[in-house]
Amino acid sequence: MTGYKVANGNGTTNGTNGSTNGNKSAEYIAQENPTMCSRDCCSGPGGSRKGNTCTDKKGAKAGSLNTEKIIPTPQSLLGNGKILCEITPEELRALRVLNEDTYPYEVIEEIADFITKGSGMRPKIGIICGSGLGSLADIIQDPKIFEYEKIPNFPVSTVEGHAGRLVVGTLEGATVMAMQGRFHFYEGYPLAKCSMPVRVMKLCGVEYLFATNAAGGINPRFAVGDIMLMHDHVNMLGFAGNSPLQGPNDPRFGPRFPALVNSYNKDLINKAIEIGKAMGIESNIHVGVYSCLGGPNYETIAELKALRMMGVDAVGMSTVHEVITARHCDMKVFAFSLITNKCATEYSDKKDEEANHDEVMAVAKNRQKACCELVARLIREIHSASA
Ligand SMILES: O=P(O)(O)O[C@H]1O[C@H](CO)[C@@H](O)[C@H]1O
Ligand code: HPA
Repeated sequence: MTGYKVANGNGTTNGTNGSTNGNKSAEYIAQENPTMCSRDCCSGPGGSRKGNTCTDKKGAKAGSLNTEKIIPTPQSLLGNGKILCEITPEELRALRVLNEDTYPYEVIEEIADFITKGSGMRPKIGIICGSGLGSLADIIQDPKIFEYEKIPNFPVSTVEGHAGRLVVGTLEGATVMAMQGRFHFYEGYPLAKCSMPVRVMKLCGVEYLFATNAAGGINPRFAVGDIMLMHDHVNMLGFAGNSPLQGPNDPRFGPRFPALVNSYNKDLINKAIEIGKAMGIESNIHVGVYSCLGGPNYETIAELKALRMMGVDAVGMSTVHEVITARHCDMKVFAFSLITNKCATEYSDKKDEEANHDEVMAVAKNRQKACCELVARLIREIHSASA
């Protein structure tokens, strides 16, 4: 059988069957066919590789390409069976952006232009809907809806309860844009990609980020259905050396070393507490600390105990990297967790103490009315204060 090399972003892997596929592997090199085109001669992002010239490309185009020697990887195909040396420059650029961990300013700007021109609006408030909280976007009036799939260079939602639409319109008089579906690290997206839409929001004109999530309550005082207003976070992925701001810093977004104390706007937290009182749900509103783990598995008892010892009140798999990105570009942040389950912090055989996504979704559905009212009233206050 013919030998092959599959580039994996960290070097190459030899083999005779299967494929070793890394994040950036859109390239493959036939060892025994020097005329086969590799991506480098087609301006791929993998860096220079010896021996690949455009003569290779001509050879490939001329029909000397031996497709049996190609190991197709998800990245090597564009869904239509094309190989890289046949794709157009536009397709190649889109593919490169999708494979990149970071998005250049110009690409974010293009996405923002697509949304502001397509909607004819410059939103001031951005909302990220948590799991099962997509109804926060359903209350937007005169909505212009952008399916993620149709937004150039945008990732797609893969999680149940995250519809995958960007909704632009008005809410309580304010122009808003809402992500009905967020991106999570466990979906396979790097953190910078998970929070890239926050930068899109910024370039659309957004000044306030409202980030919502479904979370497990670790604080024993929290009940299912309660709302925890986030006043701080513990960035567990950051402890492990991962950040949405990793890589070269573009000062047009913000500084290399942003401070994160006071990330959660105190005025907005206080207003939300007042609104909670006015809604008669003050006993269901708490202020606390959220932590994001990588997921997709829920936590072990030992992990939950450790988080509690660290002062964490609620745990999820999102939001923190969005908040970091928002603060980096100087947005005001308001965030809350809907407590969809109580986390067990003692060992037990009871099955009903295990978290599960169906329960998360069901609780979010039950509490969506209160969450929508809280968000709408807070937006009304922000809007009337700025009018
Ligand atoms: O944080 P959101 O997107 O609300 O979703 C939460 O719910 C899912 C687990 O049930 C995880 O994705 C967790 O992060
Ligand atoms: N842990 C992590 N993420 C979650 C949970 C949980 O208990 N509930 C909802 N999202």
